[in-house]
Amino acid sequence: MNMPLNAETLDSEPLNRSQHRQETRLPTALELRGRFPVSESLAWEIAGYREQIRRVLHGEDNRTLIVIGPCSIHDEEAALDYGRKLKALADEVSDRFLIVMRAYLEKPRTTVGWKGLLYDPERTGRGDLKQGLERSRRLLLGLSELGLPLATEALGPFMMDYLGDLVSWTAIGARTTESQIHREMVSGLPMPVGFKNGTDGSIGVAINAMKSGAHPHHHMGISHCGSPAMISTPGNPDTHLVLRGGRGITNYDELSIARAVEELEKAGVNSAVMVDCSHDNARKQAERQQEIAREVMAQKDKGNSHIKGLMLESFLAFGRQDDGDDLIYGCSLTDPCLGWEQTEALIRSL
Ligand SMILES: O=C[C@H](O)[C@H](O)COP(=O)(O)O
Ligand SMILES: C=C(OP(=O)(O)O)C(=O)O
Repeated sequence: MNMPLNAETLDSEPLNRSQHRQETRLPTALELRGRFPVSESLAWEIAGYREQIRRVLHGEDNRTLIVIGPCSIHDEEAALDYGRKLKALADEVSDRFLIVMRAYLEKPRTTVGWKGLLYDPERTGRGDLKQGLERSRRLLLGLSELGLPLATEALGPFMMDYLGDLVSWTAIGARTTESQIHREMVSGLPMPVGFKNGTDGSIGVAINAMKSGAHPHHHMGISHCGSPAMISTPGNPDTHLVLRGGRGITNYDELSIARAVEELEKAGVNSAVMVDCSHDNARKQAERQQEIAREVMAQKDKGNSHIKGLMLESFLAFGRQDDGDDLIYGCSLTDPCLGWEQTEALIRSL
């Protein structure tokens, strides 16, 4: 017999859960941008980087776009050190490569784990978005002032309102490419966006994402002043596919790229392809990125004009480490990265 539902018999656990939810006020996007403003000259520089990336993706500039840098940033000093080295290298090879630094502040997790500087800058597990937003914006400004175009993954649907003016290329990760919320966000972003293939290796979700991202949308959001708002977006024509492998299957070989291009063309979307040399393509073995990058560049040199870019995970020190008291300077806390010497040698060899 069913029990009657009343105050005595009703499970109070869900009610307690909602009572335990806490809300902490954060600055609005306008307030944060006002505290850490972009100068007019920097804004023009960033507009110029976005245009250069667009030109590469649309085949008007033959250089190869390389999105490279740490898997995640946990230490601003190490990120700036890395940025200075990358800037010097980028200038040296700028006739062949358009180098954009990965400045990843939000990490999507398969289950749970540290979610990045923006969410938990002190890595206590308690989170501090106020400090995370401030430190993230200050860092992006510092890196931009080095003269580097920046890339990030847009994960939280409102984060780009706070940081997007400093970003020249954005990724939608494998775990969120299928999300309507992210596709709506892309539709209003002012920079080129790469959609990763799904974690299972499927390309169809990224193609659907490109179609949706190119479309105008109306969606729920927060105005720059912090009020709930209906956001209307025009559609983003500058999206492309990023091949990152999936579930133990790689997709950077000639046949996989040819199949991907065929599907892109059949769907009538941009056939530009970037290969992520890390993640499932490298089976999380950082050193494998070197042979993958060489192999993909060889395909490009042989005439595959759809290959427009590479993504590489690289930091000052090779590999990765677990968080703790005795951290190695410039070594990733998330996925393993190439070290600086390997990175420099690799880019020169390409
Ligand atoms: O790029 C980083 C990771 O691959 C991604 O954030 C997932 O990490 P996880 O599987 O360790 O949670
Ligand atoms: C999380 C990342 O990639 P993916 O979405 O391909 O796993 C990343 O590039 O840091």
